[in-house]
Parts: sequence; C-alpha cells; structure tokens
Amino acid sequence: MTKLAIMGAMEEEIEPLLSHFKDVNIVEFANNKYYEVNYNGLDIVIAYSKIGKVFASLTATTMIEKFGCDTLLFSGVAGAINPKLQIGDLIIADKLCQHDLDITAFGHPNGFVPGGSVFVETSKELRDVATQVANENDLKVIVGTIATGDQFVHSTERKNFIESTFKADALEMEGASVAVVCDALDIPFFVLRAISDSADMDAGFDFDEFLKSSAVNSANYLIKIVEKL
Ligand SMILES: Nc1ncnc2c(CN3C[C@H](CCSCCOCCO)[C@@H](O)C3)c[nH]c12
Repeated sequence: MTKLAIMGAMEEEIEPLLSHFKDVNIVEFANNKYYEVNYNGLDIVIAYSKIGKVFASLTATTMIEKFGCDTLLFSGVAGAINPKLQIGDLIIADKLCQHDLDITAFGHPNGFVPGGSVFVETSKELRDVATQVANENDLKVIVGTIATGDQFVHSTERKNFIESTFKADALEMEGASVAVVCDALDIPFFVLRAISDSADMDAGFDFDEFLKSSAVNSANYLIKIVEKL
C-alpha cells in the first residue's frame, strides 16, 4: 500500500495543498511539523522543509525513514532559466543537479563529488502520470532539468553560469537534495515547480509578488496527480 510524501520548502508552497484535506493529524519532530492525512484511501504525509538543501534533505529522509513513505512528490516554485518559461508556468524535472557543489579544483566537473553523480533522474512512471494529467486538463507543462543550490539566484551572471554549465531549464534550492535522498533510499520521486521569477535582477520583487499564485498553480496540478495515484 502506497504511503505518499508531499513536500515543499516554504509554508506558502504547502498551504494550498493542506487546504484540500480535513482531519489532519500533526506530528512534531526534529524542529518541524508533519501533517498526516488520508485522501481517497491514500495515506499521505505533508511537510514543508524550510529553505535550502540541508533542511530539504532532513525532511525527505524523515518522511521516508520515520514515516515510512514509499513515494515522494515535491511541489513548489522556481526561478526560470529557459526563456520559454514564463511566470506561473509549470515545469516537471526529468533530472536535477547541484549547481553550487564545486570541487573543480581537483579536476572534477561542477556538481560532482566522488560517489555521486552530476544529475539524478526522477521517476519516469510518476512523470508519465503527470503528463497524462496535463493532457487531460489541457495544462502546458515543460519537462526539463532543474538546478539546485543554496542561494536565491538574482543575477543574470549566476543564471548564465547555471545554464551554460548544466543546460538547466529552471533553478531552486531543494530539489536535487530530495533527489539524492530518494535515489539513495530507492524511493520513486517527482519534482514539480511553477515559475515565480526569472532569477535575474528583478527576481526578488517578482518572487514576492508571484510566490503565492505560482505555489497555487503547482499545488492544484499536484492534487490532480495525487488523485491518479
Ligand atoms: N531565483 C530563485 N533562486 C533560487 N530559488 C528560487 C525559488 C524556489 N524556492 C523559493 C525559496 C526562495 C528562498 S528566499 C525566499 C524569501 O524568503 C522571505 C522570508 O524572509 C527557496 O525555497 C527556493 C524561486 N525562485 C528562486
């Protein structure tokens, strides 16, 4: 029986999801709250990690190891790199990387450390469900590479580095750490993001303005995917 983890990084990313559920049981653990619900017979644990790769790794590991989740879906917002991605648009990750992981001094490529890999792929099965839902609901969704790093990107210089180095389509601060955790624990995972900004000099203003509405875009799509699982 599937037990689903639904994760975000910020409260604003999870709030639109929680509003769909009643009878929520709250479990406090490791300075965080985990919301347990049952939806259409599916046991679900929902949490927002707080910002960044370390918090996201802790929450993903907790949802799997402590709560016994066997599938993990991430919903949230992202900065656009691919110019086809406009504010509010949806992107599903087929693979993720860490743009700020750097031991190039030793001849390794950006995003690589021994024992790891530059890219981690998401679950093809979950992506196929998502694509079917998008088609059924006439949703425009891009499938692409998402780059993760412990920084809010707000400069075209950093954005261009990430694009040229990883050929990434979007960027954020948690997805690749969820990917490494799920890959290591052999848990199928899926990362969905809606664009809140373009990671350029206007990113801070756009993010403040569009966080909530873009988080709702992602959450509404994710709920439709959950209903298919
Ligand atoms: N351009 C960008 N660069 C990197 N990541 C993103 C993302 C994706 N999420 C949003 C959030 C931004 C962290 S700062 C939030 C401000 O907090 C305000 C509270 O003081 C973090 O969880 C990553 C959207 N645009 C981005």
